[in-house]
Amino acid sequence: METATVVVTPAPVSITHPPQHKFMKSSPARKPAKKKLASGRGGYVLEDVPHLTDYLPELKSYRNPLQDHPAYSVVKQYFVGPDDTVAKKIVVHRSSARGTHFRRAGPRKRVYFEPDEVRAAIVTCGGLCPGLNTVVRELVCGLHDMYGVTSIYGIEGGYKGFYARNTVELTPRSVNDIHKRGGTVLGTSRGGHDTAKIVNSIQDRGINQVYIIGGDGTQKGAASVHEEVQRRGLKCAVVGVPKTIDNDIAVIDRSFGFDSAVEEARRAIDAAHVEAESAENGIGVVKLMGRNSGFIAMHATLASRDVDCCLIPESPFYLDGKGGLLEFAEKRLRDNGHMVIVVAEGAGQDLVAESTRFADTHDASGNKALLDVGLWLSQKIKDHFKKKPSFPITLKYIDPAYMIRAVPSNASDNVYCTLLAHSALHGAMAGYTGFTVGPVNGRQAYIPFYRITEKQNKVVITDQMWALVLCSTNQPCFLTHEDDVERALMMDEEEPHMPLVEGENALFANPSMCNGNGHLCNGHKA
Ligand SMILES: Nc1ncnc2c1ncn2[C@@H]1O[C@H](COP(=O)(O)OP(=O)(O)O)[C@@H](O)[C@H]1O
Ligand SMILES: O=P(O)(O)OC[C@H]1O[C@](O)(COP(=O)(O)O)[C@@H](O)[C@@H]1O
Ligand SMILES: [Mg+2]
Repeated sequence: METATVVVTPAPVSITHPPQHKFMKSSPARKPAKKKLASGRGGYVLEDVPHLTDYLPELKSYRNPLQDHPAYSVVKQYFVGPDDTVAKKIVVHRSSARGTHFRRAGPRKRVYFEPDEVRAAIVTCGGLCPGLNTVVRELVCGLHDMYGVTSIYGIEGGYKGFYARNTVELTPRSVNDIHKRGGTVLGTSRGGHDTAKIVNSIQDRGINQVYIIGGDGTQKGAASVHEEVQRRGLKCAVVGVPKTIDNDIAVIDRSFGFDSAVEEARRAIDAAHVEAESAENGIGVVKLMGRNSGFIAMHATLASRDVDCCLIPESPFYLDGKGGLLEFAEKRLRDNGHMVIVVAEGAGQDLVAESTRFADTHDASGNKALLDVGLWLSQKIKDHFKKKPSFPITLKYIDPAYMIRAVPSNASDNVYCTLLAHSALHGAMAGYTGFTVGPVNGRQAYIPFYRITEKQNKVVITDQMWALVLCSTNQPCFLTHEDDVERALMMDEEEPHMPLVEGENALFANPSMCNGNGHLCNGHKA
C-alpha cells in the first residue's frame, strides 16, 4: 500500500441499536465503533478491520502450518500479502479518486493461533437460507483439514443457544453430508440476543474463534459481541458470515443461497405461467421473499421471461387509474390472453395497510411483520374484474416462499459457500476480528462490521438492472412525478448516479423518458 498513514477515528455512523426489543439486550453505554483507516496516494483509502493485536499487542504469532501443506506450499502467491486490498468500486471515471478498499481475504504467512489452542464455535441465526449447512461444513472441514483444529463446537438454536443450550461437538465426520440438506443442522432463531450472556458463555467455555452466520440483524449482534469481547480484552476472533436470502446485505456482491433461491423461484413462476396460459384470461400471481429488497423478484423475473409485471418494495406502484396496475392487467389480458405477476413480499405494504386494519406487529428480532401483499393483490384484481362480467378471469395465487428457502444450495452456491467459509477461517487464524467476510467485485474481502450494518442493500431503480426488468416485462414504471425519481436516486446516496458513458443510467433518471403508458421510451421496447 502506497505510503499509507494509519488514522483511527470514531465512525460517524456507529453501530446503531434500534429500539431495544425484549429479546434483544446489548451492554449499556458502549463506546461507538472505531474506524480503522489507512490512506494512500490518489485518494486511496483502506477501511481496515480490527486485529487482535490492536488491543493485545503482546500476542505471539506463528508460522502458518499451511506453508507446509501440499496444496499451498508450492505456489507462494496463495498467501495474501499485507498490502493486498480489494476496491469497493471498480466502475470509475478517469478522474475518480481511487476510493475505498477492503482488506483482501485469504491465508496469511503468519497466524495468531496454534492449532491445538483453537476452540471454535459456530452459530446460525435468523431466517433459513440455502447453503447454511455448506458453510458450517466447510468451516469445520477447513479448520480441521488446513489448520489441524480439533475443538469445534456448534451453538444450537441461534444466539440464545450460547447461554440456554449445551454445545455440540462438530467433526469432519459429523458434518460430512450436511451440505446436501436444506435448513441448518444447528437450528436457528430470531430474538434472544443478550450480549453480556453471550460473551459470558464465550469466556466460560474458553472459545477463541466465533463464526456467526446470519443476516443484517445477526451482523449487528455480532458487532455487539465483538465490542464486548474487545472491552473484556479476550483473545477471541469474532467473524460474521453474511447470510440472507433477500440479498439485502450491503457492500458484498451477493449473498449465498440467493442463486439457489432465484432458481427455485423460477420454478414457481413456470407453474404460474402454465396455469395462466391454460385458462381464459388466466392470471398467475407469485409472491416471493424480499422484506425490504426485491432482488429475488427482480432476478427471477429476468431469469423467467414469462413475467408481465414485477413489483418490488423499492418501486412504489398503484392500482387504479391511468398508468395503474389494473389498467395494465386489462390491456395485457386483451393482448395476450394471460399474464403473470411477481410480487416481492415487502412491495406495496403502504397500500395493503391502507385497506386493512392490522396493528403493527414485529417478530422476536424486532423485524416488522409484513401484510400479505400477494393475497391482497389477488383479491383486488378479482374485485376489479368482477365489475366487468364480460371479462371473466381465472386467477391463481402461488406463495412458494418457504419452499424456496428450504431447498439445499445449488452447485454455484456450494462453491460460493466453500470460498466464504475458508476466507472466514483464514481471517480468524490470522488474528483479524470484528469483520464480515464476503465477495466485493468478485474477490473475497474482510469488511468492518459498521460497513455492513449501517445500511441495507436495495434494488436501485435508477440502475440498468431495473431498466432491464422494465424492458423485459414492458410494465408501467409507475413513477409519475419527478419527486419519485428524486427519491429513487436518494436511495443510493453514497454512490451518486452519474452517467458513465453519455446516456447510460440517465436513460431512466428522467421521468419524461416514460411514455404515456409509463413505458420506457428507450428504443428497446418490445
Ligand atoms: N440491532 C441488533 N442488535 C443485536 N442483535 C440483533 C439486532 N438485530 C437483530 N439481532 C439478533 O440477530 C438475530 C437474527 O436477527 P434477524 O433479524 O431475525 O435475522 P437476520 O440476521 O437474518 O436478519 C436475532 O437473534 C436477533 O436478536
Ligand atoms: O417467517 P420468518 O421465519 O420470520 O421469515 C420471514 C422472513 O425471512 C426472510 O426470508 C429472510 O429474512 P432474514 O434474512 O432477515 O432472516 C425474509 O425474506 C422473510 O420476510
Ligand atoms: Mg434480516
